[in-house]
Amino acid sequence: MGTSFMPTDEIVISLKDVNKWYGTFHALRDINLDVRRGERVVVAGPSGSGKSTMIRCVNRLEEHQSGIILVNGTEVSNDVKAVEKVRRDVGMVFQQFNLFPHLTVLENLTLAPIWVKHMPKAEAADIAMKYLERVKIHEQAKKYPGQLSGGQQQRVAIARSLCMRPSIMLFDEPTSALDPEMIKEVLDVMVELAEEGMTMVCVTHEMGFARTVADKVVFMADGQVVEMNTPSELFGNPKEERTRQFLSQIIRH
Ligand SMILES: Nc1ncnc2c1ncn2[C@@H]1O[C@H](COP(=O)(O)OP(=O)(O)OP(=O)(O)O)[C@@H](O)[C@H]1O
Repeated sequence: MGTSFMPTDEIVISLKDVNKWYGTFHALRDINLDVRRGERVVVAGPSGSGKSTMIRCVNRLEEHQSGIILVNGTEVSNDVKAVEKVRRDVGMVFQQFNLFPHLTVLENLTLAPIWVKHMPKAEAADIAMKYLERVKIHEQAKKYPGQLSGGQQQRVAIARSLCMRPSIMLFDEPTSALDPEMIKEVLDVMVELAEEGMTMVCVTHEMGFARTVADKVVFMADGQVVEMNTPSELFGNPKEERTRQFLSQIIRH
């Protein structure tokens, strides 16, 4: 168990027998996964194993072809209203920060609350400043993304997601594009979120983060969930040969 916060029994993300194909390529094979409220899940596995595809299916950035995905009880489907609801509940942070370069940091944060949630400008700015303070970047509010370091930009991207008050956060390799010295500042923000009880699903190669923060590590290979367990069990006592191979490779390098 990672931090002191205990996840509840309520299942907020559920994948049942989920399959996805890119054309004829079978990218996800019968994925089954439940995430409880407050749970911190790390998804690990070799390149091309389907980790990004799986979490992108959760908020319908990718479409699955069979099986069921439920987010806070809403089925992720072609229904536009359902997808809108899921995207309100789920924040996402990407490897590339995807900030708007022509908007200031503050404007990047207030854009969606004003235009999607119809929040008054002043209120959106207040909330934005609160989250910028939380990620320790409030002094940069008037700058443009290009004037910030990668680590700072990623913290802005996290704050931007939080401004929409999501109940679940998905992270897709949030530190992979960062220089080593900036990785910690982003992981620190994620650890704080975890300590506050945010439900999180993180695709990451940061096994130290997985060890200290995750309640559950999901190991994927070839589009399948090979094994899932607590970090201490999965890293210390892997049951599957495929997991052992992967762990020996990442430990060697
Ligand atoms: N849009 C796409 N069209 C066709 N194939 C795709 C597409 N996106 C991903 N794939 C393929 O699906 C497989 C899974 O990709 P995915 O990005 O989910 O893997 P991953 O485990 O996140 O890898 P990485 O750690 O390298 O990011 C890969 O073989 C990839 O080439």
